[in-house]
Amino acid sequence: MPQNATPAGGDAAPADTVIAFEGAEKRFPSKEGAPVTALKGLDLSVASGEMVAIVGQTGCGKSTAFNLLLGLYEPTSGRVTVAGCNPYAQFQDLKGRIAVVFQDDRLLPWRTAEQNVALGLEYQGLGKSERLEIARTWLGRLGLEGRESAYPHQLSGGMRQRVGIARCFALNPDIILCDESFSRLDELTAERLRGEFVNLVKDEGKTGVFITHSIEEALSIGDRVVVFRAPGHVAAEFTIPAGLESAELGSYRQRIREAMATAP
Ligand SMILES: Nc1ncnc2c1ncn2[C@@H]1O[C@H](COP(=O)(O)OP(=O)(O)OP(=O)(O)O)[C@@H](O)[C@H]1O
Repeated sequence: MPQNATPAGGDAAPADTVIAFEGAEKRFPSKEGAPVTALKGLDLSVASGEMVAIVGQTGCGKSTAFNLLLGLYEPTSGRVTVAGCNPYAQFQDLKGRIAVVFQDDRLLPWRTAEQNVALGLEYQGLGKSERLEIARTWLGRLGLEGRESAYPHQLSGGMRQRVGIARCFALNPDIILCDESFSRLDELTAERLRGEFVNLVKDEGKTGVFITHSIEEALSIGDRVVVFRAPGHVAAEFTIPAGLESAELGSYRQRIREAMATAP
């Protein structure tokens, strides 16, 4: 168990907590003098198997929170833990346990679809035949059977994002982080892919955090929708029951909109 597995304040987090921000604050130096406060008193925990959508207006701190989870920054104060580890100090311990689906597909153009999916497995030390078999299985699950040998430029944007998702699941991570993953796709493709993605996350028992500007996307993806407001803190949270009628969905939509808009 890593040294920082027990949260600050001495209270043990619930046993199934996978991600925790505890009083997390992040300030950036600025040329103008006063530092920019991107996160202030951020408290948020995500349980194992949960899919949390974080929504908020531009500049409210979503990307900063995301980057803290990826261990790209250290919080200025407070604490961030992922699977019991400090993602900044224990970056190596989390290798292979977190996978990210970015806004752009980030595929290597000189590699075929299956070679792109197999890349992370190569870094994990798997043999060629095993990694290609896993890559083909995941491409098949993402509806890309027959496209294994295609290069990224031969695929549509939706297909490329499917390859990116296959690459993510092929690593068999515990945690999947998504940053505006479907925002560059047309509405219908994005809608279809969102549904498939959520089913995969659930079927595979992963824990997910999905960052988005879109209330609709947050509602269709999250078991829980967390509304951020600047400077980066949780303004409101909504647990979204499955199978809501459209009138009930409309009520959640309105409440989320109000929470995003209200002045701090
Ligand atoms: N590296 C940095 N240096 C200085 N200021 C930063 C840095 N990164 C973020 N900020 C500032 O922190 C605040 C939060 O930014 P952040 O990018 O986290 O918001 P966001 O909610 O992700 O915005 P968007 O939705 O537009 O991507 C903003 O005021 C931003 O200008």
